[in-house]
Amino acid sequence: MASHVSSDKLKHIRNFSIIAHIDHGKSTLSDRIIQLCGGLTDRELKEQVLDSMDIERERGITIKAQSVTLDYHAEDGQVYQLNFIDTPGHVDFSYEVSRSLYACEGALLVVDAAQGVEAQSVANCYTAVEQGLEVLPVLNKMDLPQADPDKVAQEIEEIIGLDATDACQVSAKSGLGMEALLERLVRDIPPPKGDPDAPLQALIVDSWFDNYLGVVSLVRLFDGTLKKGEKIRIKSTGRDWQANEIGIFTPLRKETNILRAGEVGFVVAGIKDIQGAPVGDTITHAKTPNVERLPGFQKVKPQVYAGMFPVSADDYEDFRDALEKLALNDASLAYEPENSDALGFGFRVGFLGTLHMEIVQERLEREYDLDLLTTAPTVVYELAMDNKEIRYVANPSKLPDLSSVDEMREPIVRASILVPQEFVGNVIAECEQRRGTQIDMQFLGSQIQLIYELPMSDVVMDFFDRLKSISKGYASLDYSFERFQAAKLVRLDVLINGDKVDALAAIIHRDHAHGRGRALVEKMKELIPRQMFDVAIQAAIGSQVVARSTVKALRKNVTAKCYGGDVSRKKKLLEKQKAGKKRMKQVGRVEIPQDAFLAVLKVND
Ligand SMILES: Nc1nc2c(ncn2[C@@H]2O[C@H](COP(=O)(O)OP(=O)(O)OP(=O)(O)O)[C@@H](O)[C@H]2O)c(=O)[nH]1
Repeated sequence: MASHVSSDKLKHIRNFSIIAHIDHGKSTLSDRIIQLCGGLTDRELKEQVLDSMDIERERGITIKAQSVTLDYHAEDGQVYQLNFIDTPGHVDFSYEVSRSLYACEGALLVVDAAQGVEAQSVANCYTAVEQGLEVLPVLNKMDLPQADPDKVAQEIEEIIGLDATDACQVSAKSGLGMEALLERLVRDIPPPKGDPDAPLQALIVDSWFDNYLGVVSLVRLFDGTLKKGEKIRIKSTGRDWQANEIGIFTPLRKETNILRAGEVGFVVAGIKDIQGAPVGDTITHAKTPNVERLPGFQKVKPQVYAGMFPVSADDYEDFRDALEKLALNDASLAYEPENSDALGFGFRVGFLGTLHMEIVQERLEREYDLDLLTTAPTVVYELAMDNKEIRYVANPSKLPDLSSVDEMREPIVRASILVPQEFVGNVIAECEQRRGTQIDMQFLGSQIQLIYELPMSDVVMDFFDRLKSISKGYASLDYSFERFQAAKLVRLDVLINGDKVDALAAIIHRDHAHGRGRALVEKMKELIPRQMFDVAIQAAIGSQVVARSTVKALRKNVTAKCYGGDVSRKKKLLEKQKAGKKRMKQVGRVEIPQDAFLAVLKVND
């Protein structure tokens, strides 16, 4: 049995993660490994198991770290316990990667042999190497005719610095090369070290809330042995709990009642709130309170904030309850009440990035049946006040009177972009247009690595989508916060029929204010549906109006222009109108749709 490993069998444990860029085949490869180790029947394999949340499956991205314990019967006749810890692939969730890696001795670097190396995996690979992991390069999708293993192996060597001369060549889809890969894995990834008789020292790799069990924590034991019924202590809170359930994921949850040094598994201890078992924390026994804390993970800070408001004010309470429940499972989600003149009561919610924001909004709407309106996301600005106080503002409408502000500073990121040579001109132009400063440029095989410092506000919004579109999908991006830097920033207000709408305000660079103001009112003119009266849209900086346009009044019958003939078209139009209604908010006399609140994201000057 995988779980009944005695101390001398540490050498038969392999803890590993997979590092891969989105779409390079991590989920397919993990399913294939699970299948080869007998963890799944063919029928179960049809459903990709590791991406367990619906939204993950639909969007085809991995969000929550999960783990699976497998038995591998190797060619040497031995049975190895493979603990595979899944990691998310999107840049918004890179912090989850480092904590998963910390629990492992090795990682497979999966690269699509038809695509080549992408920036995100480079960064994650460096993290793995820094943490002392053995990284095995794996070239996937070898069944594709356009697979070019030699070129990609050379890229891995040049860009990442890993020897890839005899990298495993596999097809996760067809199963080609998979046995050889597993053999390499047990041969090259070292077994964990640890003493099952030493005091318990376990790392919380992940915690999530389960409606029936309460908090479930995924743990990696570095030392000691943990048995069912024992009293455990969470180091950061100093609180003691009884370990009621202990076991592994096969991938299904399976109780084993014991975990030993070197192993990975779960603990349920009646904890009701994920703050009670924070990720990165250390668990020990209540009787050994002096065990040292393992180096924890940084607390993740939200990078972007947006206001979220229920379309119907009656839903406020439900919305608050839903946020509370979501936050139980998502320690990176921060929120506080917000009151907008235009939109009423809602919350200002902090996210890791805009993808995280979309996912949260989607879950709130789908799982909690809420209709929500989201304002344009904004980064956090630092204000040095006249009285030497430092303030942080994540809501344009809360910007204090600028006469009391000594200096406004915006967050700057260091971005690493990998792009094939033919698109490098486009990418440089895009970075320059976004006030980027080039730090470095290097030729690495057939790709070029550009390092830029860029305003975070420009990167978190639509930069990634733009990069993809100007490089035919080839450019890849990784970024991290560098510092706050003084910038000439102003607040751009939007007035609808003369009234300032707080939820539409944005903080932008002064040099861009006029152009962006003009583009914004034009975009909003397209997005605000015609009403029974003229709607004037103005953009202003302070008392100065910088742009204006008007949505002309409408005649009454929206189907009139269908000439009576085409019934299905008429129906469609009415349905569209009905669907559009759902996400509208009455601001004064004017109905403003969700899209118009996000218009500022869609304009460049
Ligand atoms: N031809 C071919 N296609 C593959 C192979 N492995 C994966 N794919 C396909 O590549 C696409 C992406 O694969 P996934 O396994 O979902 O990728 P992923 O890296 O897990 O993506 P995230 O979950 O977003 O991180 C899917 O359409 C797979 O069917 C392979 O070996 N050969």
